[in-house]
Amino acid sequence: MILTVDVGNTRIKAAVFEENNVLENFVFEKNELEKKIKKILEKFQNCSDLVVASVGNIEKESFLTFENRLNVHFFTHEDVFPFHNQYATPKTLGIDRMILAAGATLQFPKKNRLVIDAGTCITYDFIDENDNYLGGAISPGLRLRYESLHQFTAKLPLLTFEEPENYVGNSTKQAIHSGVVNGFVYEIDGFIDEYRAEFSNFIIILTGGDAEFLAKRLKNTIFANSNFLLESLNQTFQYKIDND
Ligand SMILES: Nc1ncnc2c1ncn2[C@@H]1O[C@H](COP(=O)(O)OP(=O)(O)OP(=O)(O)O)[C@@H](O)[C@H]1O
Ligand SMILES: CC(C)(CO)[C@@H](O)C(=O)NCCC(=O)O
Ligand SMILES: [K+]
Repeated sequence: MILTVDVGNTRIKAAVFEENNVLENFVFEKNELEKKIKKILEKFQNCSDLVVASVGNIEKESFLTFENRLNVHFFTHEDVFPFHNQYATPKTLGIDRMILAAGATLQFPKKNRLVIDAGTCITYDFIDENDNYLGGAISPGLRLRYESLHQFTAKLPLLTFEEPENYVGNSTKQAIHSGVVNGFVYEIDGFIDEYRAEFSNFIIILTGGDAEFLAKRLKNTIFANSNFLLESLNQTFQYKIDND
């Protein structure tokens, strides 16, 4: 049994795996990390490994307290990954993006693969059919768009997600919802169209906190898998064990 932990920019997500099956999922805040992991390990006493990817400000030291109970693996750029990293600055590539790319490479062999993670940021990661990781894009996520409009202007209120009534927003609120939500959807559909036009033998993986909502709104038909990062952590850890 393996406990996977994804420390994102906003929240922490975790899942317990038995081989390739998820037994249970968890979401919690950063200040609850130690308490929650303790609880999970009490419930799943057969966990042999704790596997972490962190892009947040939580470092390896935060997990060392569990080392007397199980093996702790904190993914870094030094680990073995199943793709050829062609990013011009491989050391600054987010470890979450590396895990997503690894999961896509392992789960969907010999395809052109685009992973879209709609979380705090939207990240796009492209791995070609020869397993070259080429890069992608980073842009603000849905909630970040609402927050930045408020934070960096004098007059715009802080709104939370609401389905826009129309693309022609007829009030301040409707104009913001239209700009944020429609802009978010158009951006992603636009990127997908670009990739589709250039590549055949192509698969798209959509994940992150806003994936389910997006899957319903995109004109491109894509299935969302909110658990893809945690599944990828589990698979990349297996890959590491087999290839170290
Ligand atoms: N309880 C929640 N807290 C924050 N965001 C939420 C919540 N529920 C849904 N969301 C949506 O999820 C998005 C954030 O995604 P996610 O939870 O994957 O981010 P994260 O934990 O910061 O992870 P990452 O940094 O890997 O993107 C926000 O844009 C927001 O619209
Ligand atoms: C883009 C985020 C913030 C998404 O979580 C993360 O992957 C990150 O901090 N990346 C570093 C920059 C890069 O990936 O090139
Ligand atoms: K993200």
